[in-house]
Amino acid sequence: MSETKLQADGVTIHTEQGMYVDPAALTNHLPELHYNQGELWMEQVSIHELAECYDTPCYVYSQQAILDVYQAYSDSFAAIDHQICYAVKANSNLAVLGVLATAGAGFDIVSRGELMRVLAAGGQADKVVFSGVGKTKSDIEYALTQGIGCFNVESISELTLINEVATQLDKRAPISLRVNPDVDAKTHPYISTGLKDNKFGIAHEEAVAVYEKAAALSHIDIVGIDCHIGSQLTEVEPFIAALDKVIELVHSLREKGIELRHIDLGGGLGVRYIDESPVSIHDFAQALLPKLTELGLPVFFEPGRSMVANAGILLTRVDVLKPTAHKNFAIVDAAMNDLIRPALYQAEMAVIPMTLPSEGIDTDDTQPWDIVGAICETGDFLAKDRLLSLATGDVLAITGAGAYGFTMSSNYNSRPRASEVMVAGSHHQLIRKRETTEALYADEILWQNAK
Ligand SMILES: Cc1ncc(COP(=O)(O)O)c(C=O)c1O
Ligand SMILES: N[C@@H](CCCC[NH3+])C(=O)O
Repeated sequence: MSETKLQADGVTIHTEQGMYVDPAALTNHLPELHYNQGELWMEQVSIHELAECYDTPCYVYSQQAILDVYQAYSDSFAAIDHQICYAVKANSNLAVLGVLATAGAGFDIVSRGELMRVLAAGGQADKVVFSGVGKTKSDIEYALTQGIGCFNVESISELTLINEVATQLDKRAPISLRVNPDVDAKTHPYISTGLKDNKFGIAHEEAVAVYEKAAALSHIDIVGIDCHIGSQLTEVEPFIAALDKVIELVHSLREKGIELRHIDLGGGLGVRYIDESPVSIHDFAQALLPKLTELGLPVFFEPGRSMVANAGILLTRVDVLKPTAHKNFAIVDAAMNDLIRPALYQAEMAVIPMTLPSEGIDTDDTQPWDIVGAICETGDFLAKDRLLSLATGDVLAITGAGAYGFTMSSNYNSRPRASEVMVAGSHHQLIRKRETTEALYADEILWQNAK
């Protein structure tokens, strides 16, 4: 073992050269991903076989891993009336939505497009909550026409617009107010949503007055209260602080004669990407249940990341190895357009090989590599300073890629988006074809006036 070893926590070894992520130790924490005689498998399918069959870059998801998390939420909150509304933005592939719809999930959406996906996948509109700060007239019309379960309203102007559209359609609009409780979620500033500096929700101190306004509107039905304070929360305390503020409002509203039918605590539960230790779903529930039981109202949750992140991997192939005097670059066929989380949030995601070294871990056999894409941006990296033993043509798996992976991908540098595959037991199936390059410009129109 290298003398430069600084510390080890079971999954990672930090050295002066970089970080070694022990693939076998990491996969012990990942559902449905494991090494079988040194080869990486998901459920009962060899990842090597998938890379051969579908090529790279390719997202692969385990159906069982998704269902297990859904079941963990259901079991953990079984003592109370609850509804899991999966946050579609985390992974909106129709196959993923279909698996969750069949399991009984509701959905949290932020656009007309997400609602169309939910309905196309067999979800029920009345189990859908509609979040988002900028709902348009057309979003609202479509949602009301489809029989949406609840609008999570984020401003007075949105409330007024929903009432106007409902009046025109001669319908009543079910609404909650999304309250901004001004609670620090202790997460990356770009994904914190419950502070008063953030654009989201209606300030806690203004909420009762806005509810009174809503109660006076002709075509609004007040059904609940909502808050969502941020994403990738690893501790339970911010959730409790937000819940306390929501409960306080429920009581204030009761005193004003406004009775709610549910509370919605949003999503935000974090996951382990490498060595984080987020509170488990079970412990999260145990911490909230006493207060929720006492309150006695049905509770909605909007988990996104915790439902799908660790059900997915991104497979990518090493195209070019470029060692330099200062740094080693491994240029792979996935890039920031496929997975933007490292570039956008400096997120650290694990990169593991298809095959374990037969001699076991020895960081002396490895080199520090920056795993980068071929895009013309210095910020185009997937991981930095990772101790790996690499050869051109190797396939690597980036774990934790099931959430905010494909859904945040783009065509930057005219790169077609990756394919997506679902695994269930020994079965695997393409659930989204790799985009063709022609499709990228098929809707563009040549300028006729060009001289
Ligand atoms: C309103 C709302 N609900 C739910 C979620 C899902 O959050 P997460 O993926 O962290 O569970 C988000 C995203 O942060 C959101 O903005
Ligand atoms: N896109 C973010 C999460 C944003 C949550 C959306 N409200 C991520 O990849 O971590």
